[in-house]
Amino acid sequence: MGELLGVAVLGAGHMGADHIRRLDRVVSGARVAAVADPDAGRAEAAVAGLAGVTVHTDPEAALDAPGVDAVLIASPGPAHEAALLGAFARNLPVLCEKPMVPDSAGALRVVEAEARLGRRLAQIGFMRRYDAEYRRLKALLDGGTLGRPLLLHCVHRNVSSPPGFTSAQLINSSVSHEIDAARWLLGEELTAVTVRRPVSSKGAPEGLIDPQFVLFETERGALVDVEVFVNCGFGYQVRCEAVCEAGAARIGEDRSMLVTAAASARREVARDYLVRFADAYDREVQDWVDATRAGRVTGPGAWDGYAASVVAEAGVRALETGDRVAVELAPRPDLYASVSR
Ligand SMILES: NC(=O)C1=CN([C@@H]2O[C@H](COP(=O)(O)OP(=O)(O)OC[C@H]3O[C@@H](n4cnc5c(N)ncnc54)[C@H](O)[C@@H]3O)[C@@H](O)[C@H]2O)C=CC1
Ligand SMILES: O=C1[C@@H](O)[C@H](O)[C@@H](O)[C@H](O)[C@H]1O
Repeated sequence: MGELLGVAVLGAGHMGADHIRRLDRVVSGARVAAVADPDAGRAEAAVAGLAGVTVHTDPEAALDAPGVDAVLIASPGPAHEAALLGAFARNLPVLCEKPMVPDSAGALRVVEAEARLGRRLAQIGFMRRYDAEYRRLKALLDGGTLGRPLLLHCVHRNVSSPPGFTSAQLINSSVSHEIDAARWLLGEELTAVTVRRPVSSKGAPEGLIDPQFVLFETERGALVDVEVFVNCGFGYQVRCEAVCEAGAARIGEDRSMLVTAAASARREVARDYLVRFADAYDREVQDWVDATRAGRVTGPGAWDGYAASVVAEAGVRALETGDRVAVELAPRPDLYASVSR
């Protein structure tokens, strides 16, 4: 490794371009060494003005490029398995955007490959663990003053969904964040899932089941409900209320500015995740760079990514069948804690 951690970024779309900007201008200790995107024009545009970056259309070529010490995967979910296995084969530490691998069989292959290496290389991009409000809630719950958590009520609203977004993606892309946040906040696995379909919004694309109401059960018998509504049209809203035996705590409502004018007050609402979670992404990538330079992996890992994929897959089955679907996890390799903290 040179003075700076050289990062290959795979995928130069919304998240990839934002992470390239972050690596270049926000975090310390790293530089973009290579970028890969099958759309060469997009890759070129994302690194315009940056010195010492090689541009590729083949992700494998980016992994082999000069000066690459680590990988940030921001390609679409179905491309993640090949990218993770390619990084493992080269012993490169990775930060991989969620979902780690959308299908659970592929996610398990990643866990098994890392377990064979005998050391953790992958961190998964569940950035809510780095959000200041989520961290305060986690510290409060861990502190125990509110007693045992009984319920989590969650809201996840997007203004609109990207073109081609499917009813399954409401669960395996959007709710994947609540799946990880619930496991992390409660420190236990989710064991079963039921999905109900309210009447779909007229604002949703034809055929998309939006909103959805998802109910998870946990090992210790808590319940986690999630309203997911990805074409709400009015703002990006992520909320979570923990109801415990001796009190309740809610996050997600005080991030915005209150503007008072003309004898009325209005609160501004973020338009998307890049605004709402900007600080969390910054902290996530800085922590990853610092840990990687120190030869460690500290954030959510491959087991967390795998568990989220299994739960999401059960959720998609629950959506399709209307049944309550149990979550079946494979035996956990010794390399991993049950839920990484
Ligand atoms: N943590 C978060 O809050 C968010 C995470 N994401 C995740 O980030 C990833 C990327 O999402 P977006 O940037 O929104 O998608 P996007 O569609 O804007 O960009 C994906 C880019 O990857 C490129 N690509 C396709 N196959 C590739 C391959 N094999 N290797 C390298 N590049 C490839 C595409 O040409 C495109 O430029 C997804 O896993 C998504 O779930 C997305 C939005 C927010
Ligand atoms: O990860 C994300 C997107 O992929 C997903 O589509 C959105 O619903 C989430 O809010 C965002 O954080």
